[in-house]
Amino acid sequence: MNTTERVIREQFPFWRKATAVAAFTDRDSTFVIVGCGTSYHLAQSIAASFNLRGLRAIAVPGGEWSRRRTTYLPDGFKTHVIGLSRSGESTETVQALEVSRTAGYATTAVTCEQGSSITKAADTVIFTATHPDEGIVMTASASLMLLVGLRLAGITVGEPEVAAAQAALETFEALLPAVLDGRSHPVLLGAGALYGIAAEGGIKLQEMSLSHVQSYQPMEYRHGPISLVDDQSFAVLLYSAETFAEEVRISTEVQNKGARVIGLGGPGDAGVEVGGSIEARSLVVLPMLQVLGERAAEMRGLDTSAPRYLKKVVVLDRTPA
Ligand SMILES: O=P(O)(O)OC[C@H]1O[C@](O)(CO)[C@@H](O)[C@@H]1O
Repeated sequence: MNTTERVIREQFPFWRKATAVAAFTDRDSTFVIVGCGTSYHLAQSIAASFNLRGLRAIAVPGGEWSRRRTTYLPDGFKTHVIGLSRSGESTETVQALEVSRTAGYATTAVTCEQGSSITKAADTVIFTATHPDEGIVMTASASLMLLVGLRLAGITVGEPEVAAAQAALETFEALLPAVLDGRSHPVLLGAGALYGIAAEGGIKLQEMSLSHVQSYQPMEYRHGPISLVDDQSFAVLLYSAETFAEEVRISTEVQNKGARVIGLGGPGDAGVEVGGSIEARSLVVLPMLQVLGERAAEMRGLDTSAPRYLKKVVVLDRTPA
């Protein structure tokens, strides 16, 4: 087992120790949640959870908010910007908090690096300790920042969710070889708060296994992207509670076109029961998608501890051109 996989497996004790934060209650503010790459995908899922809990929120990539924020939200609204960054150093996320502060907005940083640049641009810092051996591919830290984000939304995450994630991971791993079976085209489908997680599963597969991946909301997938499905495809369907029956039909539809389906929280060629609360499902399913990246990389003979063209911290040259 390489270090990437070991960190994925050893993340659960860190969940147990994750920072206890009070939920936001300010219903007058618009929360803008920013991040880059993985951290942006977490922001998408967290923003959805905020909205479900009655807190108005949008997710914006750090590079977009820092450069054209009024394209996403006009000036004049009470705004609170939350930056997610494992390293606290991704240039665009740091810039996003800096421009927010200049605009007079409240700023909060969620990070795994104390004293990092993002913390200097934030009024409030939420630090959560991660696995010390985590490498370039972000796994344990992603789960931990998501966990903190769910708590900020007011969602309880505790031992039932830790146990559920561990149990689901075990089942998933046992079922995976038969479904994967040399297939090279991953499709990740998730609705609502699970869309950001489907996108995060997608980026994991890209970084780790250099696969061309499709990540969509299940209904949206039927409007064009489904054209690519064939007998090389495997779809990971993150079932949601409110549109379950529709998603079962989509599962059958892609199976009929040659894909194998792994259903997380519902049926498929392999179905995995997902325990814990419905509101915390985004977190419970995440380790499975991380392990999926590892297995897909193995299938292609790739070493996930040295992913192509990636660095742990992606920074921009900030000297004026
Ligand atoms: O959370 P951070 O430290 O800002 O980093 C985000 C980075 O992590 C990655 O997910 C790499 O693992 C990239 O997508 C992105 O550059």
